[in-house]
Formats: sequence, C-alpha cells, structure tokens
Amino acid sequence: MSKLLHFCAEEVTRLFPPFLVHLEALKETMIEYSVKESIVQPVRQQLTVPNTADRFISMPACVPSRGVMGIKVICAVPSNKEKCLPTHLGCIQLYGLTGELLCQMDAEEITAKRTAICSALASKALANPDSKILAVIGAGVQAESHIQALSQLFNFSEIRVWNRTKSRAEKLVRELHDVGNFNLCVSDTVGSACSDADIVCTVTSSSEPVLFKDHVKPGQLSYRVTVLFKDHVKPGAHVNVVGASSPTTREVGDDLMLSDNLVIVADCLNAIKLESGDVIQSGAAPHHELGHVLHFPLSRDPDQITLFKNLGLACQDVVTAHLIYKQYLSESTRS
Ligand SMILES: NC(=O)C1=CN([C@@H]2O[C@H](COP(=O)(O)OP(=O)(O)OC[C@H]3O[C@@H](n4cnc5c(N)ncnc54)[C@H](O)[C@@H]3O)[C@@H](O)[C@H]2O)C=CC1
Ligand SMILES: O=C([O-])C1=[NH+]CCC1
Repeated sequence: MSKLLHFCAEEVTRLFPPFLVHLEALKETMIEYSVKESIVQPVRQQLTVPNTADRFISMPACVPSRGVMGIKVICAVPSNKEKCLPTHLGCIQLYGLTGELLCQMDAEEITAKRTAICSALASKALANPDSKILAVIGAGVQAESHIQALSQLFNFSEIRVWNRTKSRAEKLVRELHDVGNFNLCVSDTVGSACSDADIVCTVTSSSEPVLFKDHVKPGQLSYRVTVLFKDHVKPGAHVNVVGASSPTTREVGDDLMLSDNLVIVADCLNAIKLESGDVIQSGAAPHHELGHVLHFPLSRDPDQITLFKNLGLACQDVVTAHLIYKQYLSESTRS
C-alpha cells in the first residue's frame, strides 16, 4: 500500500463541499438507494460497551455509480459531554472499486452536516413550504447543524431551542445569533417550543435511563427518554426525529407514534425496524422511505403530521467523503 492519505478535521473543513452541492448529492444518493436500488448497504453493526450507553458503530456502503465504497466507524459516547469531549467521534475510509484505499478522514463534521441535510431534504419534501417557526429540541452538535441547514431552505421568522440544561440552549443561541434573519430564542418547555411550530427537530441523547410509568408496556424493561408527545405538535406540522437510534432509546411518545394522523418516513425501512426504539417499542408502522418521497412527491392532507425518522446511513457518509476526496484531487492537479 502506498502512503496513506489522511484528512484531519481541519482539512475536512477546508475541503467540505458547498451546502447546495452537498444537498444535491445526498438527494441523488437517497433516490439511488431507495428507487434505483443500486447502492449496497447492510444495516450497520452497533456494539454497546457493557454497562454504558456507549456504542461502537460500523457502517459500510458501496456506491457503484460514484466508483467508491467505504466504511464509517463512529463511536457514540454520550458521557463524553461531561469530559468536554465530542460525543460522536469517528473515521471514514474510502476505497475505489478495485479495492485500493483512497484516503481516510475525520468523520465529525461529515456526520453533523450530512445528518442535518437529510432532515432538511425531508422537511423540504414533507413540510409546509411556507413554514415560519422551527422548534429544536436539544442543543448539541446536531441542534446547531440542523439550524444551519434548515434555515437555508426555509424563510423562518422564529427558531426556538429547548434543552434539558437551559444554559446550553442559551449558549447555542448566543453562538448562532447572526446565522439568519429570524428571531432565535430559548424556550422553557418542550410544549412552548413546539406550540404552533411548523417544523420540529428532536436532536437529543440520553445517558441515564428514565422510566415513564405511563409509557412502559407490560414486559418491557425501560426506555431512556421521551421528549415529544402528540399534544406538542400541531396538525400539519413536520417532525424530524434524529436522536434515539437504538432499540432502547426514545424521543417520541406512543401517543404521537400511533396517531392515525401520522405519516412516518424513514431514511431506511430495513434499519428503522431494527434500530428505532420509537418504532420498535410503540409498534408503529413506518410508511415510506426518504428516497421514494424525494422522487415521487407525497400528496398529503394539510392536517396530517409527517415524521421523518433520521437514523443516518453509510451511503451518505461515503458520498460526502467522496466529494471531499474529489476536491482534494482537483486542488492537487491545479498545483
Ligand atoms: N440520525 C443520525 O444520522 C445521527 C443521529 N445522531 C444522534 O442525534 C442525537 C444528538 O447528537 P449530537 O447533537 O451530536 O449530541 P450532543 O452530545 O452534542 O448533544 C446531545 C443533546 O441531547 C441532550 N440530552 C441528553 N440527554 C437528554 C435527556 N435525557 N433528555 C433530553 N435531552 C437530553 C443534551 O442536553 C444535548 O443538548 C444523539 O442521539 C445522536 O446519537 C447523531 C449523529 C447522526
Ligand atoms: O449515522 C450516524 O453516524 C449515527 N447515527 C446515530 C449515531 C451516529
């Protein structure tokens, strides 16, 4: 093997594709995955570190149309927050179809941005195009990337952030005060953040189990956290559910998951049935895949609530890493 090309976090930032290029590439990728079925991607492996909520996740995908395959390994370590370390750390290896290792790169920014872009694509396809109020539940890395991405596609007048630790929401609002021409503010409760919101994003993680008596089914041990209930969400709203990507974690109450008025869209129908605690524990039936609704627009009743379950897919990482690698190659050829 020749010398390994490694892009550290700073180089990934420098080589990162512009927002609209990234958006278009991920839109094509999701359609390719669901409609053309030309991407090979198993449901990822998630190893839980014993007696913790920490996960070691390996995510391979092969994208023949772009001539690449690759794997992201990502460690989700919620308790890193207390140590002031990133809670999602990882690396992507990119290979050519002949098997040569093209490069490897830091996965933090890729994970943050490609996840938010997929929520933005789902929102564009499913939400009211004239959405004015965005509610963000959580104030970590994904909260920031979701505010950045969604505010580029919608003309919001107000964005509200709720977080369990209010000071973190206040910090995020201070940091993003000049992102756009909208009122960015902190809400005291999930209910007040979501009241009249056109789009809601749940972007939380939980480290300690919290047992909610009303929500525990007979025979079920526990689930970690539920932050969003049906009463929080107005008819016609769109919800992106981004946290809770393991069978024992939740963000959404059964009342919303099982509502007759709800349409559930997943990034991957195979994965949602194995990974989403909200779907598995509520018994809700997902209806569509993101790639399908991007290709064949859904006609929906204006009072229906749409919910996009965003688990995150390896093909999104491989395609983003490929855009970064191509930018590197074009700079190398020029110099
Ligand atoms: N769908 C996808 O592709 C991806 C999903 N994620 C998931 O999104 C979620 C957020 O990720 P990051 O923003 O990177 O994490 P982060 O660690 O930066 O932020 C986590 C947020 O969750 C909040 N939180 C923690 N425990 C909570 C609880 N019990 N109740 C309410 N809020 C709580 C924290 O206050 C913080 O605001 C995580 O669950 C993560 O695993 C992350 C990356 C990709
Ligand atoms: O797709 C992804 O990278 C992740 N999904 C949940 C944790 C990390």
